[in-house]
Amino acid sequence: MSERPRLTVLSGPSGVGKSTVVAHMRKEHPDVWLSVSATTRKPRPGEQHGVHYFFVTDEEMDKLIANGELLEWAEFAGNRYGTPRAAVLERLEKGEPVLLEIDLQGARQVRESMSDARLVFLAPPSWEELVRRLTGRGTEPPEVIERRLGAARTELAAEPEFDLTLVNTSVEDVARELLALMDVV
Ligand SMILES: Nc1ncnc2c1ncn2[C@@H]1O[C@H](COP(=O)(O)OP(=O)(O)OP(=O)(O)O)[C@@H](O)[C@H]1O
Ligand SMILES: Nc1nc2c(ncn2[C@@H]2O[C@H](COP(=O)(O)O)[C@@H](O)[C@H]2O)c(=O)[nH]1
Repeated sequence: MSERPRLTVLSGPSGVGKSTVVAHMRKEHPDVWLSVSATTRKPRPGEQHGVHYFFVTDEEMDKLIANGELLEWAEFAGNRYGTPRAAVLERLEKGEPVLLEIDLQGARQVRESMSDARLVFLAPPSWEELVRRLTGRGTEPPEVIERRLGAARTELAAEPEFDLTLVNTSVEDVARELLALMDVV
């Protein structure tokens, strides 16, 4: 059996609760390392550069891509997002588990480049509940919500590509299951 910890990828439609689950995991286990992505999206209220994302300009994102500094990247609902490669590889080299929270396109790229990565799909209890969560979060205007729900239909259809699915009915239950998968508990 390999000594190297596996990379865990958490994916699923916008609004399903990925960030909420990860925040709960890290509250219980602050040692869980989550990659901080680069994005061209503007910060939401309360989001901090270097904590929630590295907020970059289009030109900076072009350079990150051109210089091969991203493990994967994708355009999602009008913005670009990418995983800084060096930090992830450094953690894996040190034998520390790594968690990525990324969209379907990114998960597919990771599958290609890191065959031992474990891909976890976070599913909503129902379509209606997903719409309720995304709308209820109140962070996006209606036209952006529509774009994200359009992407969500594609993402939900891709569920069979993942190694396993967790349904986010209870944040606590999903967080516990992910921690166990990552051998943190
Ligand atoms: N199990 C749950 N039950 C009820 N509400 C939930 C649950 N999980 C998350 N939520 C709520 O759903 C909303 C969306 O959650 P969150 O922002 O974590 O989603 P996300 O998948 O990270 O979205 P995005 O991909 O757009 O970043 C939030 O308001 C959050 O409080
Ligand atoms: N392919 C990637 N997708 C990413 C990355 N970081 C975040 N994301 C995903 O983008 C959407 C939208 O995120 P939001 O913060 O604007 O709501 C969501 O599905 C994230 O998981 C990344 O580095 N690469």
